[in-house]
Amino acid sequence: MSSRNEGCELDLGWISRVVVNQPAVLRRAEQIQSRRTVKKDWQAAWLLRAVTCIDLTTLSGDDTPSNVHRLCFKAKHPIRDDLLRSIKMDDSDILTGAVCVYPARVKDTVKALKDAGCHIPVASVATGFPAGQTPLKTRLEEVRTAVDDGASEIDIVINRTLALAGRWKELYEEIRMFREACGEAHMKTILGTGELGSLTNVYKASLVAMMAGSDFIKTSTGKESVNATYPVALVMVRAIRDFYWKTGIKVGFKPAGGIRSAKEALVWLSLIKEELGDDWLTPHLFRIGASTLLGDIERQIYHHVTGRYAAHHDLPMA
Ligand SMILES: O=C[C@H](O)COP(=O)(O)O
Repeated sequence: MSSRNEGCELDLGWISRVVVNQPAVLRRAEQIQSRRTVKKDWQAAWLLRAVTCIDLTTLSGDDTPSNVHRLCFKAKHPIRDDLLRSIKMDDSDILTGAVCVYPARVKDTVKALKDAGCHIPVASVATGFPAGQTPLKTRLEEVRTAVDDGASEIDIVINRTLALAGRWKELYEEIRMFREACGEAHMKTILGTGELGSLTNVYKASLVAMMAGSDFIKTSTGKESVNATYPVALVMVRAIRDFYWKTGIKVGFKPAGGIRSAKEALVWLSLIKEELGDDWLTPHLFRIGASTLLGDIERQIYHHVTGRYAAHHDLPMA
């Protein structure tokens, strides 16, 4: 991860001046999706880059130590060794960006990765994920517990009630408290954009989260009915760009929720490249939160290497 965002004073004047040109954002989102994608070796290289940016996630009620263990194995071996050998990438130490779990599974995840001799960061969701509707004291305690248990990245979720009511100062103060509770752990702030009502609110919430010291801003929990969309992403990455121009601080971006195909991963990478530039195309500043995307990427790499699509038994861990 890049150096921490210490945050800055809340600038309510900047927030009140925000206006988003929705038709222009929708047009640009359409254009990005309809681009011809990269092909052949370039595609394989981009897909491997996408793998290194995945926060490999399990956030289910039936998560157990054994499925977390399996996920950690996959994070350490995201693509079959022989496939990597075929494209001469077996020495490249391809790992996922992080493993992301509920707070109750952090200890299992830390242990599984440690036993595997692997330094992939453990990310924990917190603050009453996904709704963020538990008392502030409980939400803060949850952050501290996840950090004590070994999480080095905390995905906090904002209080949408404050954002919808335009109570930006209270939102800023809450996020600052979460930032403090994170200690040395990096903080990703989930906006729950599908529940923010407008693109203008998405931009404003992005600014507040960055001013309050978020190291990343993240679109969604994956549990809202609308999760990571390209128009929302454009608004968020432009807020990141404007914040960087004004403060010199680079904040990362994490789309999450419903990103399942290798093709979508390529669109996300090109959106970042075009809007923020190559500096952001690393796991330090870009992550994709996804539970099933890796399987499709591995299938595409298999197809690239062998010329045919994999049967289920070819990639049983996908
Ligand atoms: O933060 C990550 C998301 O919860 C993953 O969502 P997904 O299961 O739709 O990939």
